[in-house]
Amino acid sequence: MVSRIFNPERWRPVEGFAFDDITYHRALDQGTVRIAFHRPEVRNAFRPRTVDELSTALEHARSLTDVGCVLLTGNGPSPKDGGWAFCSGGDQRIRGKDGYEYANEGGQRDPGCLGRLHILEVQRQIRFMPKVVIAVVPGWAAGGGHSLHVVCDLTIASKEHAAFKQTDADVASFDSGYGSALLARQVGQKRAREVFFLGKTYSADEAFQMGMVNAVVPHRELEAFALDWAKEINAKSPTAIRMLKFGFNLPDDGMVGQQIFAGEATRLAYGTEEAKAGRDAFVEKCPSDYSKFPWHY
Ligand SMILES: CC(C)(COP(=O)(O)OP(=O)(O)OC[C@H]1O[C@@H](n2cnc3c(N)ncnc32)[C@H](O)[C@@H]1OP(=O)(O)O)[C@@H](O)C(=O)NCCC(=O)NCCSC(=O)CCC(=O)c1ccccc1C(=O)O
Repeated sequence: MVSRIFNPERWRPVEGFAFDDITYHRALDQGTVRIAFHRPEVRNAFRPRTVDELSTALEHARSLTDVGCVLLTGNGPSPKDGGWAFCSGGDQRIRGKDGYEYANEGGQRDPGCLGRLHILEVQRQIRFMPKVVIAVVPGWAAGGGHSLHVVCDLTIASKEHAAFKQTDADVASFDSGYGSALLARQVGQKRAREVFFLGKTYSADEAFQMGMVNAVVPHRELEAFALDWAKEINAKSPTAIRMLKFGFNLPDDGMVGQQIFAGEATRLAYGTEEAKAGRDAFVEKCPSDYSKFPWHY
């Protein structure tokens, strides 16, 4: 079983991958993929291998030109106690002095190589992905798992089981990047500081009221609802969605945000006659002549 609320009639596995810690599916009727944490017995905590697999699947999804939406979720329930989770962050059992260790995976550790914190690279993959990433939260979003939902474009939460808790300060970790600063953009400075400084648990309804969840849905309908939203998004203009996402990101991403937005603008400009004239003049070794192109206003 993938997950109790996963409908196998709507998905097929994406071929070519042998993942242990995640599952990766493609919807049968639309351009949407589903990537799910698959460690329900530890509330879908991630270890380095989990992050490697997540990163591989996200890169693959990024390069699928007929896919507009990525659903990021957690499989469940736990076979041990029936609990549900989106993700509970880094696996604390294998945290070392300088990051998360590739424990029990064989081989020698390169002494020059630090432990891994590459979930932050995954955050950037989600942030810079030119498509919409939806966090589909069937249970706990805690610690680094909370940060992942924050960095996703949208969050849909199970009414009965979703719970949001930022435990970073309890375990002496701190996401002082997107996990906190972007959260403050979403819910306001005072609420974001409360989330991190007190580490309280918030229900799906409370998270919705705060502005960090877009929709609260009955648990058994969660994935179907997410697919409905994805289908609506997939019917829109891919260019418009891409430019909107990068435009939303821009003010908070500094010069990298500007670079990404401007890069896409450059790509669009390359399609104009004006750009073609400039390129052709160089290739044909003649002076460029832009006289027929207006100074638009
Ligand atoms: C999520 C809980 C609140 C759920 O509580 P509950 O339902 O009562 O379940 P439990 O009985 O506690 O858990 C069941 C079972 O799962 C194990 N488990 C749960 N979470 C983890 C985990 N993170 N690591 C390892 N194991 C976990 C738990 O031990 C139980 O196992 P048994 O063998 O059955 O006893 C609650 O579980 C909880 O609070 N979990 C810990 C949440 C947490 O503190 N996560 C780590 C936060 S720090 C982090 O994620 C750093 C990584 C990171 O992303 C990062 C790195 C660098 C900069 C920034 C960041 C960033 O935060 O983004």
